[in-house]
Amino acid sequence: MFPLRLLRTARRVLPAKSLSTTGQLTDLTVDNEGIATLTLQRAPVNSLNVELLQELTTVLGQVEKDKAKGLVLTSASPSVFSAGLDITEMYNPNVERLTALWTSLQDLWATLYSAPYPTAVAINGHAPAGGCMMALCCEYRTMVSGRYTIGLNETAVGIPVPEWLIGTMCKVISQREAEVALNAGLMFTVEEALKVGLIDETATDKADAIEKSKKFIKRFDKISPIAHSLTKQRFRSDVLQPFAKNREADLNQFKYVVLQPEVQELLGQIIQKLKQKKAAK
Ligand SMILES: CCCCCCCC/C=C\CC(=O)SCCNC(=O)CCNC(=O)[C@H](O)C(C)(C)COP(=O)(O)OP(=O)(O)OC[C@H]1O[C@@H](n2cnc3c(N)ncnc32)[C@H](O)[C@@H]1OP(=O)(O)O
Repeated sequence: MFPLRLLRTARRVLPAKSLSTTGQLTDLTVDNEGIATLTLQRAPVNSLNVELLQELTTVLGQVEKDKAKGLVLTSASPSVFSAGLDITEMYNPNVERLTALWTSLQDLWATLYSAPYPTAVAINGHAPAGGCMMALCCEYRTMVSGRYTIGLNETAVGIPVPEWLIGTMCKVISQREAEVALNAGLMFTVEEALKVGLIDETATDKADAIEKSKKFIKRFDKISPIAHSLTKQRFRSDVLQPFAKNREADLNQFKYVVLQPEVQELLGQIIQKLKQKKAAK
């Protein structure tokens, strides 16, 4: 059985200041109703390097310890929620750093996916790959309308999608839609994401997305925390349990795949393309 950290007995409503912290790469505030807002702030695109992944997991632990009513995840960037894993961490990597990257991503996924408190995400921009992964971990997703995209495009960057991430996606959209999208690394527009159920609602702007997310969290005001957290655990345990058993194999596969010369070549091309795009702006 996956550890019973989803079991949650009481909510404490703390004054905003008592929980607020600003790390280097994230910002955590708690409003006067006890709802925590965690903002990614690693400019320019919140790409997930080892330090950001670890800071996020630490802050989520703090939110749990301090018994916040729930969590809203968002980003400080005006147009990107998160660009996913930091590609430069995977290109010509130091193997120890690559190991830290993957184990930190595993830790973040497991912590956010099994969070005992209600979770919502205000997606205020692009959310490819690891950005989409964080959104999928939450119980409610709203995305700001605009020319943004969201999806698991891992195959497009040369990396196969792990089973636990396929499982996470299949809990949100149909297996058929997930298979078609993940095999080809397809990204969804905001409208397409709404149509397939990848997001629950659209929002007019970030403030609207945060308001809608908080409204979702407040739905649990009259629900027992134990009833909520145990029911959530039961829905998610078929993805969490095999993951817990296969972490080591998952890490070894990731390292094996990323270190393949053709994957390294593809990652190098993507980095070049991103640089050229920037230069052309
Ligand atoms: C068993 C095997 C297991 C394998 C498991 C895999 C599953 C794991 C889960 C996740 C994997 C990943 O997350 S892979 C990462 C995939 N991410 C992407 O493909 C996104 C690439 N980026 C973009 O498409 C765009 O940047 C954007 C749409 C996110 C934003 O566009 P915008 O125009 O606003 O910004 P720029 O493109 O000009 O970028 C600005 C700046 O940021 C740098 N950048 C962008 N993305 C990344 C990234 N992912 N990592 C590192 N750096 C990134 C870009 O190069 C620019 O840098 P400079 O300012 O220095 O030029």
